[in-house]
Amino acid sequence: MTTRTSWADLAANSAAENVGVGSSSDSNKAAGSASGGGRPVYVPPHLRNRPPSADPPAPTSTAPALSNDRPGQGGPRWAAPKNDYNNRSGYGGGGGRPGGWGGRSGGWDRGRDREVNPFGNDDDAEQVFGEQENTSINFDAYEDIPVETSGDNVPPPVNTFAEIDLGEALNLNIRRCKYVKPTPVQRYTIPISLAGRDLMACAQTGSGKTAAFCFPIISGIMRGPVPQKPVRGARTVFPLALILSPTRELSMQIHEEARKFSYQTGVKVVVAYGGAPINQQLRELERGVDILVATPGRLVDLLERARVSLQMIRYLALDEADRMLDMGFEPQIRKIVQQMDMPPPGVRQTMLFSATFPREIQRLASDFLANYIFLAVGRVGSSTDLIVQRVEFVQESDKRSHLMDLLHAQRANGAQGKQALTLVFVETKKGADSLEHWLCMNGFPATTIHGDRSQQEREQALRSFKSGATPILVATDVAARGLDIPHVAHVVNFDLPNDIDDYVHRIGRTGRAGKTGLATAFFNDNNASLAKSLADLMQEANQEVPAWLTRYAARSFGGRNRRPGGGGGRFGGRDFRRDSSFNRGGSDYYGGGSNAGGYGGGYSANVASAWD
Ligand SMILES: Nc1ncnc2c1ncn2[C@@H]1O[C@H](COP(=O)(O)OP(=O)(O)OP(=O)(O)O)[C@@H](O)[C@H]1O
Repeated sequence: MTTRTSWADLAANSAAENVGVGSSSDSNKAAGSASGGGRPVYVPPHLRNRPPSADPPAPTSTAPALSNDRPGQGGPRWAAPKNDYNNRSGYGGGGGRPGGWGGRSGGWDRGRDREVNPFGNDDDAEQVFGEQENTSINFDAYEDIPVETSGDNVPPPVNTFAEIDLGEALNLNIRRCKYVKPTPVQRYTIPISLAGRDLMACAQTGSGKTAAFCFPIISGIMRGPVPQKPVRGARTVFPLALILSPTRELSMQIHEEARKFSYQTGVKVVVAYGGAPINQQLRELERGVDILVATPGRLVDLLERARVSLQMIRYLALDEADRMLDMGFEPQIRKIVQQMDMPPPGVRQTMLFSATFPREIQRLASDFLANYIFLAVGRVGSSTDLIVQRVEFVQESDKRSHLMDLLHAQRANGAQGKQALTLVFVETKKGADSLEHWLCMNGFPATTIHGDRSQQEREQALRSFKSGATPILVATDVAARGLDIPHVAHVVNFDLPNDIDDYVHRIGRTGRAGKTGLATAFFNDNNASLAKSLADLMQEANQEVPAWLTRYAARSFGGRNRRPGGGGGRFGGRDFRRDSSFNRGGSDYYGGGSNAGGYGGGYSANVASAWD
C-alpha cells in the first residue's frame, strides 16, 4: 500500500528524531552530576536561603545586576496600593524593599525544609552553562510563524531573555533549563505580563506557554514586597499566584516546571489535585506557598475547608483556558474566580493560555480580564509543518487490524526494531481498556490512561510510557491537553474526537518544541461532521488532504465544528473583539460592560512574523 510505505518512512524519521527516551531529564541529570552525591545535606539555619555553591552568595542574588524597575515596566498593579482593597489585604506595606529585587532571594526560608534541587543534584550551575543550548530544539521551525496582537498599547516583543529583567536567580534557572532564547509566544507574552497587563494568549501546542506564564509570575513575586499575612484562621494559607489547569497530570507537570524555574528564588510552588491524599497536600501547603498550581475540584475543596484563601492573589493563570471555561468546568471556575475572596480583575493580573480559543469561550473569558491584550501565535502545524497529518478511511470493524499494521511497520522501521512512543486516542474508557488488552495480547506492550483508573494507576501508566517500558499509551481525552512527553513520535486518532479543537490538542502531543511528529487519524462515516473542519485545518497546515475527505467536506455543513471566528485563518483563535457585532456596541456580550473599558477607542491589531 503506497500510503503505508510513505507513512513508514515518516514514522521512521519521526522516530529517529525522537530516539533516546527520557533523554531530556537524563541530560539534566548528567549536567548536574558533577556536584555529586544525592544525600541530603544539613544546612544550618544561618546558611539557609543561600545559593548552594561553596562560594559566598553572589551579590546579584540580593541586589539587582540588571535593575529594570522602570516605571510602567514591571510595575504590577498591586505594587502600589491604589484602593482600599490593597490596603485591606495588607501586602502593600509589607517588609520588602520598594523597587529592586529586595523581595526575596535564595532558597526558601520556611523553617526546617531545605529546597530540593529539581534539576537532580545539579548544584553547580557553571557545569550547566558549559552545556550550552538545548540542541534538540529546532528554533528555525518557528522562523516564519505568524503573530497577531490586539488591544491597547501592546508592549513590544523581545528577542532574547537578556533583554528582560527577570531577576538573576530566575535567569540562572532558565540557563539550567538550557533555554537559550525565548520561543515566539514567550517573546511576546513576557513583556506584556511584566508590564502588568492582562492577556489572552492563543499559541500552538508545544510552543512553550508554560514558561510564558511562569516566568513573569515568579519574577513578579521575587520583585514584589514580602506580603503580610492577613489575620485569619491560623491554618489558612494565602498564595500570591494561582495557576489552574484541567487535569491532574497537567497540574503535576506545571508544578514540576515551575519548581525548576523558581529554584533558589525564594518562591515556593505547591500543587493540589484530586485523587491524591489531601492531608499530604495540606501539610505541604502549611509549609508555605507562593504559587499554587491546582485542579479546580481540589481547590474548591481547600477553599471550602478554609485552608486556602485567595485574598492575596496577584496573579491568576488559566492554562488550557478554553477547556476550563467550557460547560464542564465553568461553574467551578466562576466560583473560584468570582465568588470567593479573590481580588477582582484590574487588581489581580490575569493570563489565559491555550492553543485554541473559540469565540464564545473568549466572550466568557473576557469577564475575568481587564483591558487585556489578545495574542495569537501560529496554529498547530501551521507553516512549520512540524506535524505531518494523515487521514485514512478505516471502517470501525477494521480499525484494530489497521492499527496493528501501522505498529508493525513502525516497529520494523524503528531504531533497532524498537517501538517509537505512540499515543493512541480512543473515545471511551471502556474502549481504552479493551484496546490496551488486545494490544498486549498481540505482542505490543501497552498501557492506558483514563478517568476510571486510580490516580496511582494513571501516574504509573505515564511513567511507564515515558520510559518506553510500554511504548504504546491508549488514552481518552484526559491526555489530550498540555502533557509534554518527550519523544512521542506518533499520535493515532483511533477514534476521532467530535470537536476539531480536541483534535488540535491531541495531535499536539507530538511535534513539540520545534521537533517533527506524525499524526494519523482513522476516519469513517461516523466522523462526517468533522470532515469540513478537518479538511480546512489540514489545508491551512499545508497537509495533503485526500480527495475523498474533500468530497465529505463539501457534503457536510459541519455544524458545531465550523466554529465561527475560532479558526481565524492561520491562528488557533482570533480576537473576538474584532467582530463587527462587538464593535457595534457589544452589549450582548457584556451584561454590565464593566470589563469593556479600555479597548473601545484605542483598540488596535497588529500582525507580524515572530522574529521581526
Ligand atoms: N525557550 C525555550 N527554549 C527551549 N525549549 C523550550 C523553551 N520554552 C519551552 N521549551 C520546551 O518546550 C516544550 C513545550 O513547552 P510547553 O509544554 O510549555 O508547551 P505548551 O505551549 O504549553 O504546549 P501545550 O499547548 O501542548 O500545552 C517543553 O519541553 C519545554 O521545556
